[in-house]
Amino acid sequence: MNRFAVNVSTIFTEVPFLERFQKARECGFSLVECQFPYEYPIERIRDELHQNQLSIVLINLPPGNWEKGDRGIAIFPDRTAEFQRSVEEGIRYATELNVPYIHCMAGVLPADLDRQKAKETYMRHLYDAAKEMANHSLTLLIEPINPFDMPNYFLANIHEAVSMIKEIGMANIKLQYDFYHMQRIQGNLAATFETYFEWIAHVQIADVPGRHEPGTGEIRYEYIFRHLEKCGYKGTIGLEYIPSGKSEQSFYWRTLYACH
Ligand SMILES: O=C(O)[C@@H](O)C(=O)CO
Ligand SMILES: [Mg+2]
Repeated sequence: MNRFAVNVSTIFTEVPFLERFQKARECGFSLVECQFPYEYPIERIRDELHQNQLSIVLINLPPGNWEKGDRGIAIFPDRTAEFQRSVEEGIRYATELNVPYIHCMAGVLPADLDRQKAKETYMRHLYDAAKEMANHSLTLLIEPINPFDMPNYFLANIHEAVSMIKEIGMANIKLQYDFYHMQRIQGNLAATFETYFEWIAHVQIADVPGRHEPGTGEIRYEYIFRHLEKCGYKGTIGLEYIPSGKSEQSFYWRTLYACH
């Protein structure tokens, strides 16, 4: 079974966004994921999905003002109304496009915001968002992101992520386990995946360094793919990488590792 989902925000960037769906199909994929679809009308994306017989498995919530440095707004006590609007917008796109997973970015912790206060706000916002999403059978994901690419990003520790999920106690909050970030944060990839397996709903991959396709760096993906099988992982695997060359030519690792 083909469980790989092309991230159309990082792959096929040679062509305009709406043309990337056709490229995914031409390269043999039936699943895609996307970071931020919000600049594009739902109808246009739905047409592309339909015409190319694709399903979209994941989107992110609107992250605030990316150009001004926002990387999510869930930790900010004074941005609750804006966060609620982002949840509504995320749910609108997800329900209209049949997307099961929504990733909620936490935000970058500013020097003048107390970490404990940010954590309480984040957990309250996650609870509210998950409650709303449960009404639409949606799952909310949180993902540790490495501090080299995103300095001071609030969530950079998987143990803390899992303990927050447990404490919030909503069954539809899960982990997005991004092997690229996890390698840069701490390594110990296979054991950590196994330890937190029951909390993981979605996986993403890229190699280190460079965040390119598997086989270009230090992560032994042949082993990782076998490990996912061994653990009984049945979810999808998002290809959230930046191709080292042309996108179409970046899928050779599938033949190499015999994973289709
Ligand atoms: O790993 C990442 O960076 C993402 O999954 C994401 O969606 C935020 O950029
Ligand atoms: Mg990721």
